[in-house]
Amino acid sequence: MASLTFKNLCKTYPNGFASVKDFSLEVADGSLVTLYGPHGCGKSTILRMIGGLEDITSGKIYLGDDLLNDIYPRDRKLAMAFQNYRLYGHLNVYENIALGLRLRSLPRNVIESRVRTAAEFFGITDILTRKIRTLSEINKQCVALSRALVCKPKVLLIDEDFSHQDEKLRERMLADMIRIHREFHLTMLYVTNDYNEAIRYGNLTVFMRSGQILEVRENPDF
Ligand SMILES: Nc1ncnc2c1ncn2[C@@H]1O[C@H](COP(=O)(O)OP(=O)(O)OP(=O)(O)O)[C@@H](O)[C@H]1O
Repeated sequence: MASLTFKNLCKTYPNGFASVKDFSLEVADGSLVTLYGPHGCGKSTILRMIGGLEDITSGKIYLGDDLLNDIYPRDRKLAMAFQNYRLYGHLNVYENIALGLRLRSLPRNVIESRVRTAAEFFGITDILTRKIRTLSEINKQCVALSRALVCKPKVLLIDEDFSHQDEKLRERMLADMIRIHREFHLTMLYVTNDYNEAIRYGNLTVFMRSGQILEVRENPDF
């Protein structure tokens, strides 16, 4: 089960600033949630706490029945697509996509099959031997998404910074996000500052302001 439950989640930084306040939400397995709100309202902080990149000040996050607070970030069965892709320029596309699988010491044939399946899904099979630094931004984005998916996460987190605000990249990323959701039935969270995107792409949209939930809206047409 890849439902997510947030119970009274709070984040206060050492300088006393509270960026997330009493955030409680139920996200059903297989949802595509858009988190919408103005700059600085705490959206990315929530993604970072789910991913374990940020300590939780108080409150709880559950993935299914598992309390994420107690699980080491690497073992949380989720993938993150964040800013700058975090790809390794000196490695080729195949090696970048395979990296997480190699760290888990999976058999070579399993790694090969997963990398090829992901590459086919994103249409990048013909560039598997190319070095990252020679790729277009769209292809880098595809590599980053492939790398996220090959680990078979239960939850995929996407921050809008991922698309670098470039119109074409963003369109491709949004189209891929929908395809991923349809094909793999993952629970997905997408952070955005764009109202139209938020209501168009989520089956659940969470409106935030100043670290708090203003409204949660379901999209029956999704
Ligand atoms: N280490 C920190 N110490 C103090 N405040 C911080 C720290 N990191 C982030 N903040 C503040 O927390 C608030 C929430 O930041 P966050 O990145 O979650 O907002 P956001 O809604 O994702 O904004 P954006 O749309 O600009 O990415 C911001 O006001 C930010 O300045």
